[in-house]
Amino acid sequence: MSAKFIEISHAEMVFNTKKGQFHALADVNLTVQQGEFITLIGHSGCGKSTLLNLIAGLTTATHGVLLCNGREIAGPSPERAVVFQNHSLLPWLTCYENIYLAVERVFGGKETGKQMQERTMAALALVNLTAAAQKRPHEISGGMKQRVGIARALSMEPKVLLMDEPFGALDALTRAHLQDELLRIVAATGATTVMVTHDVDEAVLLSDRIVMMTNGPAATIGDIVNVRLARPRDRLELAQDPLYIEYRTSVLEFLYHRQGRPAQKAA
Ligand SMILES: Nc1ncnc2c1ncn2[C@@H]1O[C@H](COP(=O)(O)OP(=O)(O)OP(=O)(O)O)[C@@H](O)[C@H]1O
Repeated sequence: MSAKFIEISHAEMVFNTKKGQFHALADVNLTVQQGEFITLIGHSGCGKSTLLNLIAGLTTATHGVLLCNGREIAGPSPERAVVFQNHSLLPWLTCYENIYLAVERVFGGKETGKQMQERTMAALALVNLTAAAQKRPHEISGGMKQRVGIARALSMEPKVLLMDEPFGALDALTRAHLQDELLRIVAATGATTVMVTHDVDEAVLLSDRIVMMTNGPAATIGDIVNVRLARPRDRLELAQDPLYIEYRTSVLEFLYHRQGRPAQKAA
């Protein structure tokens, strides 16, 4: 974990709305190292998704520069795969076909059909869904759908995995299970990951660094917690670990004392 991989310098985002300009992000500076796991946390509406979308290249910063692997981020790219809270699978395709479509988009013309089939099956195996390959989204649970979404993102061999509250719509047990699975997958693939979350325990469990954002408008990075917990991490052991409790308290202290709760929506 050494090379700078994502470099965000003085990023600013101003939206044009019917009521005039809305200054969502101001002077965001962040460098993410290759293989690092970053979570973005902050109160609802502060600008986490806006920042993630800038890294994804889905929107362009009004000021500042964003680089990935030394090149300016000028639009979406398979090197930066995104997983949203809503799995966004195509309902008429099987799990296998949903992933194959992504594989074909990235590797079509460069690899044989057999190689692409193998990639698709490998991605399904990575999320333990080989048995569900021929099922359609309506035939599987919410957690399984989210795993297919993650498999689809990983199947493109992205350099960066971007996730916007990927487990937000799931029940607590499924969520815990998928967090453990994500820990395993990230360890296996070494993907650089940036994930938006509202969940303090999820942030501490998964992250190398927790990037805590101030409340908007003109939100920016308020502070960063370096999570120096050894990997692999075990949620049950960590629950008793004084360092884990310290990190958790730091994030809660930032969110509820230093930033307070915004009047309308809360994290
Ligand atoms: N396209 C847009 N046009 C105008 N305003 C926008 C647009 N997208 C986001 N905003 C505003 O920018 C601010 C940040 O929104 P964003 O969705 O990034 O917050 P968030 O921290 O991800 O919120 P949540 O945790 O609720 O998902 C909000 O006030 C939102 O209303």
